Parts: sequence; structure tokens; C-alpha cells
Amino acid sequence: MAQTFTRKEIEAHKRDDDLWIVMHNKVYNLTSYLEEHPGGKELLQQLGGLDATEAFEEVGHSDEARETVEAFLVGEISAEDAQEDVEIYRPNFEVTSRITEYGSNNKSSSILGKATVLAVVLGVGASAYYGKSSKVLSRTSVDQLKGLFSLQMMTSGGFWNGVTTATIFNGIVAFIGVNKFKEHFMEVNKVHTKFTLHKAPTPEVLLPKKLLKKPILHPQKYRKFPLIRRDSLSPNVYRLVFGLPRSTDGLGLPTGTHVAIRADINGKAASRSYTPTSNDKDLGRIELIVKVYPGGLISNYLATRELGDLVEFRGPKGSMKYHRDLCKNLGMIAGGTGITPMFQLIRAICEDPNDNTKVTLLYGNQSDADILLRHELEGFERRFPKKLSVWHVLVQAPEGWKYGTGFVTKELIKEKFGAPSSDFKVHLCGPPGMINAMKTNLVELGFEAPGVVSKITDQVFIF
Ligand SMILES: Cc1cc2nc3c(=O)[nH]c(=O)nc-3n(C[C@H](O)[C@H](O)[C@H](O)COP(=O)(O)OP(=O)(O)OC[C@H]3O[C@@H](n4cnc5c(N)ncnc54)[C@H](O)[C@@H]3O)c2cc1C
Ligand code: HEM
Repeated sequence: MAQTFTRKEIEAHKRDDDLWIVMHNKVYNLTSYLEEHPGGKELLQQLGGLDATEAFEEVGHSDEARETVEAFLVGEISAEDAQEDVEIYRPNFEVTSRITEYGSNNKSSSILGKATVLAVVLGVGASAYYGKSSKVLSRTSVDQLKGLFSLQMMTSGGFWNGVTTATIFNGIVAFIGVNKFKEHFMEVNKVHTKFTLHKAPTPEVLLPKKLLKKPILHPQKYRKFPLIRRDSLSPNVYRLVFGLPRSTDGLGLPTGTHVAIRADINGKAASRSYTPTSNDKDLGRIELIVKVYPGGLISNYLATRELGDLVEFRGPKGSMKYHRDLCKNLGMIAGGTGITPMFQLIRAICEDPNDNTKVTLLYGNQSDADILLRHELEGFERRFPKKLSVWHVLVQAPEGWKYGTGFVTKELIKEKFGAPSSDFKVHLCGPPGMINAMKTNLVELGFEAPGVVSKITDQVFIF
């Protein structure tokens, strides 16, 4: 029988050399895991002696992380102190079989098979109707069809006349239609098997929403997708496009959420977050803008992938699931690649005619060459001046620079965002040093301090 503890007893274990936490009414001793935790030791330190269930779940840990947890189990919370377990929404997209079938035509054949059966069934159904109502059609056209297929023998009977004629007619239509689709599916497979540098990615097919397949990513399980295109945008920035199994697959990433990418590097697993610049309207692909850091593990791994190499993704991750009523004014502070989650939101806001959120973006970089998605941001600002205003800040500004220089300061935030109010939220994403400085600035200006793990309801949300 597992040892039980009261919450009071757990509270005593909050030192670095003796750190326990509670999750789902179970007690874990994380002392030996502090330095190893991929999310950093600070978060665990802040939760030492406390219940970390919600924080752990908000992060969206992988299945591997959940398995690792069990290695640190020391007991359970006593019955009188046990809490009702936190309800967790975990979408379960069971689509793995499709993903393993890259380059195989089996899937298309099976779809073609199904389509043919469907066409025949529809044909017979329609014919039954037609058989009854053939009188409605002009006698001449029916006769012409009969003549055309030499069906004199078969067509000598009311209902069956119609059934036979229309089945053949529908069969021909279905055959042509199915072969058109066949071309399309073959094209998709071709894209996944034959990788040509800078070749256009998976062809896009816009289908009615109800025909779109379930999202292809899984929130806990990593799934592999091939690199199908790589563009070098500047010496250390790449646009990478990964192909989904079919051109009709949607990523299923709610606006505001991101993916995790994992790789085994020198025998150790590492994972990092990335916010695709593509969204659910861009079917069949995942597009990332990745900045390569000197010595950076995953960014260098990504930049050195060859076309066709498989990379592991999971998602959606993160508690920001944007909706247009989130707030009236959104202040964004981004540093470097921290622009990607902001860009995802900006794009969604600008492309939604019913979203009137006003976004003020403060975007910090070293030099103007480091500004990511500049062209796209300027385009949105020009087309939607009421929705978006961007203020760049550069450490090394070029001659004649019309925006700010140095760092994003408290004074600049005050000038651009104004006083905090209940309909004003702030989103932050950037290097840890910048985030910490911004947290301090915002709190000093009267904004609410962000929690250990950000929630969508927070006034200051950190990606
Ligand atoms: C929500 C979210 C979305 C993001 N979206 C994107 C995106 O779309 N595109 C993108 O490019 N990035 C994005 N990022 C950043 C991304 O997750 C990674 O942090 C980034 O790619 C760097 O990872 P890395 O493994 O290459 O570097 P790391 O190995 O984590 O290193 C980062 C930097 O620290 C330095 N460093 C590493 N170890 C040490 C050490 N021991 N001492 C001193 N310095 C060290 C490295 O040289 C490097 O410069 C996002 C981050 C978040 C949180
Ligand atoms: C025994 C407890 C824990 C284990 C074994 C664990 C394990 C892991 C692992 C393996 C990762 C890498 C990403 C993944 O695979 O999900 C990770 C990331 C992370 N963890 Fe934990 N974790 C634990 C507890 C917590 C708690 C209590 C928090 C509270 C906030 C936390 C916050 C994070 C964060 C913020 C990340 C980085 C998220 C990312 O960008 O992927 N972890 N953790």
C-alpha cells in the first residue's frame, strides 16, 4: 500500500535539496530531477511543497514526460486532503496509420475504391429514382441513351429500364470523376516521395469545411513529417516547410498555440517550441520560420535537415487559444523569434473581418537584418491601419532609422500602450532576459503580475 501524506507534510519539502510536489493527488520527490527538467529548474522550485497539477497540465507535457513522472513517485495524498482531480481536455486524434504511409499509393487506391463503390451506390440510388420518374425526362433523350449503349434488350421494362441506363450513365461520370481525383492523390504522393529543392509545396485544394480531415498533430505523441522545402531568408533564418500526408490535411492548431519539435542530439533528447506561420487555412503543410542560434541545439538541427528528412512534431501546445473577444486592445512585446506567436495572432485578427481588436506591437531586435516577417507585418499594417501598429526597436539602428533604438523600456511601453485597463492585455515572447525585464516594467506600470504558467485569462500572458 502506497505511503500517504497530508498537504501540510508536503509543504515542508520545498528546498532544492529536498523538493516534493503534488500532482493528481500523488506525491513526487523531484530533488534529483531539478537540474534535468527540460522546462528549467526555476518552475519546479517555485512549486516546491505545493500542488502542481494545473501547472503541469497547462504546459501540455508529452507522453514521455508523463512516463518519466512515475519514476519520482513517493506516495499519495491522504484521503481527507485529496482534491477532486482536475479535469483535463485531451483531444485524441487517431490518425497515425495515415502518417506512416508516406509515398505509398495504397491509401489513394483505397480511397479510389471507396469512391468507386460510393459512385455505384449513388448511381443505383439515383437510377431507382430515375426509373420511377423517367417520364419526366424527354422520351428522346432516354431513347438516345438506349441507342447509344445498345441496350434495347435490357431496357424493355419500366423500372429496370431506368436502373440499368442510369447506372451505366452514372458509372461513366463516376469513372471520369474518380480518375480526376486519382491524378490529385498521385500528385500528393509524388510531392512526398520526390523532393526537389524549391519546388512548390503540396498543392492546395480547398474543400468544404465538413470534408476536412481531423487535425493531424497529436498533443502528446510525436509524429514525423518530412521537410519538403527550405528557403534561406537571411544568413541565419530559414523558412522550413514540412509536408502533411495529404494536401487536404489541416494542422488543427488553434490560433495562439504552438508545436513542440523533438530530436535526439548526441544521444540526448531535446525539444523546443515553434509557432508555425501557416495556419489551418494552409492545408497539407506546416511552415516555420526558424532562426539559427550559434550553438543552439534544435535550431541547428532543423537548419541542417535535408529535403525528405523526417522531423518529430507534437501539438497543439500552450494555453493561449485566441478568440476575438479576448480583449479590445492587445499590446505585444516580442524579441527576435518571439515574433512568430505574435504574427500568428496578428494574421488571424487581420484576416477576420469580425475581429476589431487593436494590436500595438513593440518588436525588439539587434539590427534591421534580424527583423523577421518584416514585409508581412508591413503589409498587414498598411492594409489594416485600424487593427495593427508596429514599433520596431533596434540595438544597432541604421542611418535614418525612423523607429526606436536601444531596448524596449518602461517609458516606451507607457507611451505606446497607455495606462493598464481591464480591456487591455499584453502578450510577451522573446529571450528570457527580455521577458524578465518586461515583466518588471509592466508590473511597475500597474499591470497584473503573470503567474508561474500563463493562462489565457491573465492580463500579461507569456508564450
Ligand atoms: C511559444 C514559443 C514559440 C517559438 N517560436 C519560434 C519560432 O517560430 N521560430 C524560432 O526560430 N524560434 C521560436 N521559438 C524559440 C525556440 O523555441 C528555441 O528557443 C530557439 O530555436 C533556440 O533553440 P535552440 O535549441 O536552437 O537553442 P538552445 O540550445 O536552447 O540555445 C539558445 C541560445 O543559448 C545559447 N546557449 C545554449 N546553451 C548555453 C549555455 N550553456 N551557456 C550559454 N549560452 C548557451 C546558444 O548558443 C543559443 O544562442 C519559440 C519559443 C517559444 C517559447
Ligand atoms: C515530475 C514532474 C515533471 C516531469 C517529469 C517533467 C518533464 C518534462 C519534459 C520531459 C519536458 C520536455 C517537453 C515534453 O516532453 O513535454 C518538460 C518541459 C517543460 N516542463 Fe516539465 N516536467 C515535470 C513537471 C513540471 C511542472 C510541475 C511544471 C510546472 C510549470 C513543468 C513545466 C514545464 C515547462 C514550462 C516545460 C517547457 C515546455 C516546452 O516548451 O515544451 N514541468 N517537462
